[in-house]
Amino acid sequence: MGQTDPAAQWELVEEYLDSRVVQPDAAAKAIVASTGAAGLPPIEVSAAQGKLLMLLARISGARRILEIGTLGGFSTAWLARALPDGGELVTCEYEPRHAEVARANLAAAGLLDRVTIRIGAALDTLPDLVDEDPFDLFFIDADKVNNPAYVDWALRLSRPGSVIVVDNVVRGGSVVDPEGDEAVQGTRAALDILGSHPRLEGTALQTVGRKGWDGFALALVLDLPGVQGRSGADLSWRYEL
Ligand SMILES: C[S@@+](CC[C@H](N)C(=O)[O-])C[C@H]1O[C@@H](n2cnc3c(N)ncnc32)[C@H](O)[C@@H]1O
Repeated sequence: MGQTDPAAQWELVEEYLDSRVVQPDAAAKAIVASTGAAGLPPIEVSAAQGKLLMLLARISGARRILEIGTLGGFSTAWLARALPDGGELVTCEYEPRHAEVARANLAAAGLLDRVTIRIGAALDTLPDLVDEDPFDLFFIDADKVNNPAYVDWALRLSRPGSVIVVDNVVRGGSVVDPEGDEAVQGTRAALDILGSHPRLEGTALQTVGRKGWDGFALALVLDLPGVQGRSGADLSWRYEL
């Protein structure tokens, strides 16, 4: 082997796994390339994470997906690919320029027909979704300081059985620092909700790769004892803040 630098080894392993298992196709690679060419920062999920999101959506049978944090639409595309006919994905993005790049990328990938990009601060646009059908899967990957509010919104917009994924929860290990920056504080508060809310069963995993040491959290929305499931327009089971 002769390889001693852990970060270099993580990257080699990511390349190996991509080539053997993940196998991102030309459309996925094109989104990363055009996002970089447009000058957006290279902060999209890895191909392996993107494919994990696609598989989670398929495994859970998601028909409606909500993403917070679009960037150039890389994770959006992985998730949108998992949708069955008639499925929908709503993605929230603050930067109009990012939304424009994502729209072009999704159109080129033939996925724009099932995606709605909502431009603006997510905390301003999420309330517009309360009268829509619940979402089956949530991917939270925007400004980390607002992660606890995004988890709360996911609960409000969910149904029993919905899946919530929160990205970047390890942050190079800084998540253990109680005095960490506002992104760490937001992440810690979100993890506390995932670990303690009576309607959530959660876990969190550390990951390494080309982009270093990070991780993601995953939670399942539970039914509350004594609360009946949804029937027609009755949304009374919905979690209230
Ligand atoms: C890490 S990037 C998203 C990466 C994307 N999920 C992917 O993997 O391809 C975070 C995105 O969230 C957006 N963002 C930041 N603050 C936001 C907010 N308050 N509301 C909505 N989007 C926001 C940023 O502009 C950026 O495009």
